[in-house]
Amino acid sequence: MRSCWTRSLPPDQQPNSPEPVVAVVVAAGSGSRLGAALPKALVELEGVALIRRSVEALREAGVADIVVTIPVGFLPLFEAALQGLSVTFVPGGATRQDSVRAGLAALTAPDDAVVLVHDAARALVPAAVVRAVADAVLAGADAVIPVVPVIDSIRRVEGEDSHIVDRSPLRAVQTPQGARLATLRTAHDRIAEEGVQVTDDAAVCEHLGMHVVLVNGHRDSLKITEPVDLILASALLRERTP
Ligand SMILES: Nc1ccn([C@@H]2O[C@H](COP(=O)(O)OP(=O)(O)OP(=O)(O)O)[C@@H](O)[C@H]2O)c(=O)n1
Ligand SMILES: C[C@](O)(CO)[C@H](O)COP(=O)(O)O
Repeated sequence: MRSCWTRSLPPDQQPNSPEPVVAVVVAAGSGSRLGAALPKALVELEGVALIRRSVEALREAGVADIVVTIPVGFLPLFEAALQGLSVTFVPGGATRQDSVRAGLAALTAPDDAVVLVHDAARALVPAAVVRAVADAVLAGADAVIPVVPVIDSIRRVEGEDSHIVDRSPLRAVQTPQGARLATLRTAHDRIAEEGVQVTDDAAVCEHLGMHVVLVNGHRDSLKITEPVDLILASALLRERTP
């Protein structure tokens, strides 16, 4: 059974677009690689929790309803971190994929609403990237993801041996990832029934035969994963502040 805690959206936060864009922000991970005392989404970046920065970035881009998946036992801390922002909290699952599915189930938008799935850990996503993903779905794409070129040399390790991989066609995948709500719900339900685990929502859609459309991501939208990422993100934020 899933529990759900809802607060309604105040009039000043209603979307302007006739086509609603809604979102799931997945924030139920522990952040084991970051190694903080709190779940990663509650960790502060320059005094503001990652989850708050992520929700504010989506709001700035015009996203209406937002469901946030959170780890069990941390509701009061998430409520405090998102004070003044209207979101719906739902308990996350054991994996990111499970958390996305729980979040999608809690959305009350129409089937054809554009839905964006965003990692709380990508707290500095520019509003332009969010809008580019939503616009591509509105323009008719089944599934949309933001990507950036791979800049490191890449090697494939095979036993004791390793081989260089041509990086020129490779892209690193970011969030938010977009689709129509009913499409993404169906895709997640199907892949869960089949017991297949993948690492992102594009792969979930692709598993059902959908074409994935790429838009330009942004380096600022790095996934805060290890302690060094917090240092980098702090520096990026200080650059943004006039
Ligand atoms: N069971 C899970 C696992 C992850 N996430 C969310 O999915 C996003 C991407 O996951 P990642 O950055 O890998 O977070 P963690 O799983 O928390 O990190 P780690 O693997 O270091 O524990 C994060 O915003 C995280 O909170 C989630 O909602 N539910
Ligand atoms: C969705 C994602 O952020 C795209 O890069 C990534 O796949 C999440 O993977 P993780 O293993 O949960 O970090």
